[in-house]
Amino acid sequence: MNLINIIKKYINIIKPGILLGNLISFLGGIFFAFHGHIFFTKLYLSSIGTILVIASGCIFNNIIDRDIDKTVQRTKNRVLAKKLIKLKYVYFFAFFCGIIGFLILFLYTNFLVFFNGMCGFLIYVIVYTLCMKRFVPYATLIGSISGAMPILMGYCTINSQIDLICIILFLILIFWQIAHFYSISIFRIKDYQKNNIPIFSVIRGIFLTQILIIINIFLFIIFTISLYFLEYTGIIYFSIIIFFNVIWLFITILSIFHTKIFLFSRISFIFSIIIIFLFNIMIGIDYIH
Ligand code: HEM
Ligand SMILES: CC(C)=CCC/C(C)=C/CC/C(C)=C/COP(=O)(O)OP(=O)(O)O
Repeated sequence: MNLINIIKKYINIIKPGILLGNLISFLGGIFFAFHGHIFFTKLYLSSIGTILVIASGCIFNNIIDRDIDKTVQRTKNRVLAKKLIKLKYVYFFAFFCGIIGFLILFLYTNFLVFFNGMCGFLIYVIVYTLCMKRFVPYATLIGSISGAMPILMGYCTINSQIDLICIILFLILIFWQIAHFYSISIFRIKDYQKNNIPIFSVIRGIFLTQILIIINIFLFIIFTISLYFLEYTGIIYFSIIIFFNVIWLFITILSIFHTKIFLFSRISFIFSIIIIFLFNIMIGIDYIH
């Protein structure tokens, strides 16, 4: 029982929801680039390396943010905010995951996968969490660069080159994350206001944030369907993606005219998660080569 509790705490500090989302992006990138054969060991080792590197980034993020986390309603019960594990063990866990993860990527994948992983890690931990999150209103835009790396790591595991598809995938993930986080920033606005965290909705207001979400969903739609028109994906991908995208856009536009702004932004957030999972699954299934 005690051991299970300890394991639960360690799982909690690697941010399992965000880690799973990023892993699915990584796998989407792999299967999208897949040309009919892949060595199982390559798939297995690159996945393990990527999981460890992201887990390490999330643990460092938890360590750095533990002071603000304890003052924010949404995060006040986090393991490190409540000091439920000794910090020296957490540091050890973070360094262990990071060193082993990067070593695996370096030895068993290619330079681009390792390089993208390094960029994702440094941007998330140093640039976003340490230097920007609590001081700069546009920190999310920089944080999004790290969230766009796992799909590129997956793609580059198979195709070790930066090409047009990489740029499209990168932009898709950027637009998605901005819409994803700005929806959260509306229904959690009081939390951010109370803690003086300078995010867009707090500084520029809810209406402008809603407009920005709509613009980003619109750009997300353009770039996701471009994969179909450029003949990288098939009609099943196109039908599913366009169907869910239009609902997502419709709900978000509706939120401008409705009084239940918080409810609508929460629904928009839930949709963002459903859509990114569907997108990553569909590019992995219905690709054309
Ligand atoms: C590809 C990158 C991302 C993925 C895959 C992702 C995925 C997820 C998932 C699955 C959840 C729900 C589970 C959970 O709370 O852990 C979530 C929640 C959340 N995400 Fe993201 N996310 C990404 C990027 C971002 C970015 C860039 C930000 C902000 C800068 C962000 C902020 C949040 C917040 C604050 C929550 C908690 C929402 C709440 O209040 O309940 N995420 N994300
Ligand atoms: C290769 C590599 C390491 C990639 C990083 C992938 C990753 C973890 C992306 C998430 C990006 C992000 C800014 C999330 C918000 O975190 P937050 O810490 O602001 O969320 P919180 O407020 O819930 O703590």
